[in-house]
Amino acid sequence: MGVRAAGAMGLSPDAENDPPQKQLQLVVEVPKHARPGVTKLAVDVDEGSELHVLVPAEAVAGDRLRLTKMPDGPWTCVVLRSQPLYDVANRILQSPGDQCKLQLLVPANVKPGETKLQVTISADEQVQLAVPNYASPGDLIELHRADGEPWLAKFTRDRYTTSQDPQKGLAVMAELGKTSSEAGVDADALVDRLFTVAKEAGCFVSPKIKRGCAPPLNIPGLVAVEAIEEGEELIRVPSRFHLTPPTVETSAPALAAAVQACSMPAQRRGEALHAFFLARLLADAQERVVNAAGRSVLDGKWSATADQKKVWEAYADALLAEDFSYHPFRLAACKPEEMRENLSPSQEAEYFIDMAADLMSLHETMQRCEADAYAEDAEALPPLEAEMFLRARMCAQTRVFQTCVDTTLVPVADLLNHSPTLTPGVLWGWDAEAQAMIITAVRAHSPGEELLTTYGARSNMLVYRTYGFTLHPKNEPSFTYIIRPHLVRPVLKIFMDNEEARPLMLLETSHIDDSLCQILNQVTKKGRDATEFLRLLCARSRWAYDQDERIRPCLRALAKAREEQPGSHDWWSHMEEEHKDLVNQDVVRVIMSEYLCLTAHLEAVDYADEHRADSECLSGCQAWRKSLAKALGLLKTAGGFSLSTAKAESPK
Ligand SMILES: C[S@@+](CC[C@H](N)C(=O)[O-])C[C@H]1O[C@@H](n2cnc3c(N)ncnc32)[C@H](O)[C@@H]1O
Repeated sequence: MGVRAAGAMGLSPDAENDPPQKQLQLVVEVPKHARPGVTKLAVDVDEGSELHVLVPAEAVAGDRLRLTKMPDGPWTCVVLRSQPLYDVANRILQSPGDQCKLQLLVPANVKPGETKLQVTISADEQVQLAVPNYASPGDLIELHRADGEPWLAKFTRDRYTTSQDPQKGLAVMAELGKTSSEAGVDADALVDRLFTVAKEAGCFVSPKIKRGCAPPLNIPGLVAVEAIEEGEELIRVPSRFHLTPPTVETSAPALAAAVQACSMPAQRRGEALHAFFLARLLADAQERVVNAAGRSVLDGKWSATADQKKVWEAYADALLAEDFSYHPFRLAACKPEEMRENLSPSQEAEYFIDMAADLMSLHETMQRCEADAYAEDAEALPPLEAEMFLRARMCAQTRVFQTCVDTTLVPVADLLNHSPTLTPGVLWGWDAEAQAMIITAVRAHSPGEELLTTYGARSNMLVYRTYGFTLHPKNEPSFTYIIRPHLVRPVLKIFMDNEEARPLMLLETSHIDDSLCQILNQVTKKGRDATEFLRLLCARSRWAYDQDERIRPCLRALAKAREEQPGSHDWWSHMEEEHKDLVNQDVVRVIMSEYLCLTAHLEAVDYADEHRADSECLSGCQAWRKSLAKALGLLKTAGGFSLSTAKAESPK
């Protein structure tokens, strides 16, 4: 079907001035919806006569076609480009043995609907391709030709499907904490009791602290009730009261043996055993606190010293109050679609939904392990509700420390909140000699002030994943993005072998993660350009964010901040008045953390290629950028790098 383009057509100045008998020349613009290689334009060339011009395959909307006719000669057509050609000669993968099939990727910096690619097939053959407006960076392009025919291009949009929602988890997750809240459990009183019991058992809890809320967080934590001096010890909890996978093994050896025999990765076994142990303590706590029943698993199938039993039980009682209503695992399980919509274009919702489903299946596995462990016992334990297991696992996720054991729950010490400014007033430390966890004030505190510690310098994306809160973006120490292989499938297909295992790649602006180091080395070993690979991964991943309506105000604000100061990422104070609320939303902070991580990586590869000055890159991650540039340089010159060889020299 032809498109009448008379409105866009005109006689060129040359044509107007030339004598009519000589050369006839017209210039016509390729209309917006024309399909290059398919659409025919009907062009009025003279009164009543029409020329039908096939829009050349290499043209794109906005290009102009110069149509020329010499007297007695045919019409010829030349494409006048509105965008320069983008040479993609070095990105071709020729299918072995097939001279008529080529594969390449839409490059990182193209403008779909505008950019044209020039593909060098051989020394004397080049093909030009227009990037259609539905394409995105990293899409696969297949070039194909039959004998003697011109090359045909196919742009493939890679689609993926999301995983099944955890239907079984929904109701249980929604019920978390319901029984204890309906029973009016008084969390403050239970924490006071935990302090008393812990002190009687040999822990130290300073009389200058109590559970309470204070600005700016205004959520339950630990506050000073009297003036505290710098250097004062506030809490000391000996390791015998810590709940770790090894303490659980000692306390519940039959269960630990059953878990050991179960086909689970080693890391998961410890995690599952730990959560199941706490879950049983929580189930007993619920009976005690809500139903005033005296049941205790520690008096029956499991064992503990009298002091341990008192502390662990008081600890479980105090943990009953939390309902995790804020936590993304629970939000994802209860309303997966809403979670997806809220977090889009981030893929984090899929992670949370998977985690919720995973918790449900881990609970089933653990039930089977427990049945195996105590199959010979005459007195069976009542089945452990999924609710208790989920609560226990989430307590572990949000409260564990790393002492000499990775996953350590420390009663009392885990009541400290994370400093929203990353300037802790108290710090915890593992005293290996005393085998105790010690919390000390690192500055003086006035009465009423909250004692805040640090959970580590992590990006909003990672803090949200683990704890379910975010920091104000001005206090975010670094940015994170996780590349999911299914979203960058064509890039992996071109740069790596198909059969290869496809791990997740963690991008971090505080350091180069081992997952990225490994994959960049693999790509280089295959003789491919690791810098271009990383550029394509990031451009493809960032594409969806650039197209997203909801975060557009944040991206506008970011652009404004960078106009004023190229290294700035201060999007939060450049927001238009009507969109200011976006800055306070956890999900927006997570999305922006990912966006900035991808931007920092795209800038770092340009910096490595000397296409961008350091002063034009995001500031605040300069040392990492230098390391990454060094790593990419080593891949080119030495064929590989390790995390230690990539360390940038510190500035003199
Ligand atoms: C180890 S607990 C801290 C004590 C807890 N607030 C309580 O009442 O028992 C960790 C949880 O506290 C909350 N939290 C800690 N620091 C926070 C912060 N800076 N902003 C918001 N929530 C925070 C989060 O819900 C997190 O999952």
